[in-house]
Amino acid sequence: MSQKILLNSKEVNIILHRLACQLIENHNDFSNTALIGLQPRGKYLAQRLAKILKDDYNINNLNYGDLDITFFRDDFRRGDKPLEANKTNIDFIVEDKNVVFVDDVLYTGRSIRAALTAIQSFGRPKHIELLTLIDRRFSRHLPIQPDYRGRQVDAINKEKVIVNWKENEGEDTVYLINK
Ligand SMILES: O=P(O)(O)OC[C@H]1O[C@H](OP(=O)(O)OP(=O)(O)O)[C@H](O)[C@@H]1O
Ligand SMILES: O=c1cc[nH]c(=O)[nH]1
Repeated sequence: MSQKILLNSKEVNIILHRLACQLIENHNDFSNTALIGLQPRGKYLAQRLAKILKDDYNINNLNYGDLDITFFRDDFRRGDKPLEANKTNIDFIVEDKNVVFVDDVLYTGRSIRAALTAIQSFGRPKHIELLTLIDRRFSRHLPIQPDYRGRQVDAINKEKVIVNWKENEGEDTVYLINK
């Protein structure tokens, strides 16, 4: 297996601040916005963005949630081993909110398709956007594109993008590995 670094921690930090600013441009004071991290890996990115918005831009009243999509996946019954679900934590009204889904990698788009179904249990958002740190180009199975992207990456099918976060893996780094 070979691996190469696509983004180091300094580059991740710059991108996170840029994404936070792009969110502010479109969502102003976030009063009618909800930032929703997709479990499990999108949560780290969403929490980091929420922290930047709070600490650097005084956005204190952000509606923040985590959404688990396990039971809404189209491959839910296909795997050999049982899937492990994570927690959904949405303690605000989603009805009529401007929702921003946050995930670390966008590849086929199937996770986001599942998230679009999962969120319906919480109401009818006014509008849903997608923010992703890594957008793997030319690999979509569905007509789903990000509204905010950190970095676009070209990778072939046998390669995988791995996003590590300092809260979980000790450092912010994005790798491309050749399986
Ligand atoms: O666009 P897609 O093809 O759906 O791929 C994107 C998803 O892939 C990764 O999760 P993965 O399914 O590898 O597993 P994990 O969520 O358990 O980390 C990543 O965190 C995204 O959620
Ligand atoms: O490269 C990829 C593809 C899907 N999910 C990931 O986390 N990385």
